[in-house]
Amino acid sequence: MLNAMASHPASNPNGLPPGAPSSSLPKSDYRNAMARLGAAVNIITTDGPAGRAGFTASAVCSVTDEPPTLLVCLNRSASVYPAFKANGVLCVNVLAAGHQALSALFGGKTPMDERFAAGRWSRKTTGSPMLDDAAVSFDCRVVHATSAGTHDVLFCEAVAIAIGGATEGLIYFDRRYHEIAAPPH
Ligand SMILES: NC(=O)C1=CN([C@@H]2O[C@H](COP(=O)(O)OP(=O)(O)OC[C@H]3O[C@@H](n4cnc5c(N)ncnc54)[C@H](O)[C@@H]3O)[C@@H](O)[C@H]2O)C=CC1
Ligand SMILES: Cc1cc2nc3c(=O)[nH]c(=O)nc-3n(C[C@H](O)[C@H](O)[C@H](O)COP(=O)(O)O)c2cc1C
Repeated sequence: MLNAMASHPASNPNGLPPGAPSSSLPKSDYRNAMARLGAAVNIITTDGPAGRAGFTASAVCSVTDEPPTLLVCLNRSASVYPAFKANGVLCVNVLAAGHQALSALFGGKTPMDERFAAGRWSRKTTGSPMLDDAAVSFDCRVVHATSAGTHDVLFCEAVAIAIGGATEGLIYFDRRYHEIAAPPH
C-alpha cells in the first residue's frame, strides 16, 4: 500500500498522493478536539554550548525500537527553541503523579533558573538534565528534524535510559492533570 502511494503519478514532493484541499477548520475547533486526547506529560531538557533549557511537552511518542527512537514536537517560537536546535541533544523526562507544579513551571514564561531550581537533576550520557524522580527518562541525541506548520518534529535516538520508582503516573486530559494509579487488586 505504501509503495502504491509512493509511486502515485501525481504525487507531491513528499511522495504522497495529492490530498484533499487545505483544512479550513478553525484553530479553536482543533484545540478543543485535541484537548480530548489524553497524553503523558514530559519535561524536555537540554544542555550544551547553547546553554541549559527545558519545556513541558505532551507532543511526544515512540517511533521505532530499532534504533530506539522517540519524537518530540517543539514550537519554533518557544524561547527554548534555539538552545535545542544548537545543542542537538535532549532528555525526555516523563512526569509522575505529584509533578503538576513542575509541569506548570516549565510550560509557562518562567525564567530558566527558576524552572530548574524546582527539581533535582542528574546527568547521564549527553549532559542533558535528567529529573531524579521522573517516571522514566530517555537521554537522547537528535538524529533528524523536520518542520510541520509552527513546529519542528525532532527525532531523538535514546542513548541511555533511567527507570524511576514512581507507582502513579500523570496524564493531561481536558486541560487538566489526572493522576493515574494501578487499579486495586
Ligand atoms: N503541541 C503543543 O505545542 C502544545 C502546546 N500547548 C500549549 O500549552 C498551553 C495550554 O494548553 P491547553 O491547556 O492544553 O489548552 P489549549 O486550548 O491551548 O490546547 C488544547 C490542546 O490542543 C493542542 N495544542 C495546543 N496548542 C497547540 C499548538 N500550538 N500546536 C499543536 N497542538 C496544540 C494540544 O493537544 C492541547 O492539549 C497553550 O499555550 C498551548 O499552546 C499545550 C499542549 C500541546
Ligand atoms: C501540558 C502542556 C503541554 C505542552 N506541550 C507542548 C509541546 O508538546 N510542544 C511545545 O512546543 N510546547 C508545548 N507546551 C508549551 C511549552 O511548554 C511552552 O511554550 C514552553 O514552556 C516554552 O515557553 P517559553 O517560550 O516561555 O520558553 C505545552 C505546555 C503545557 C502546559
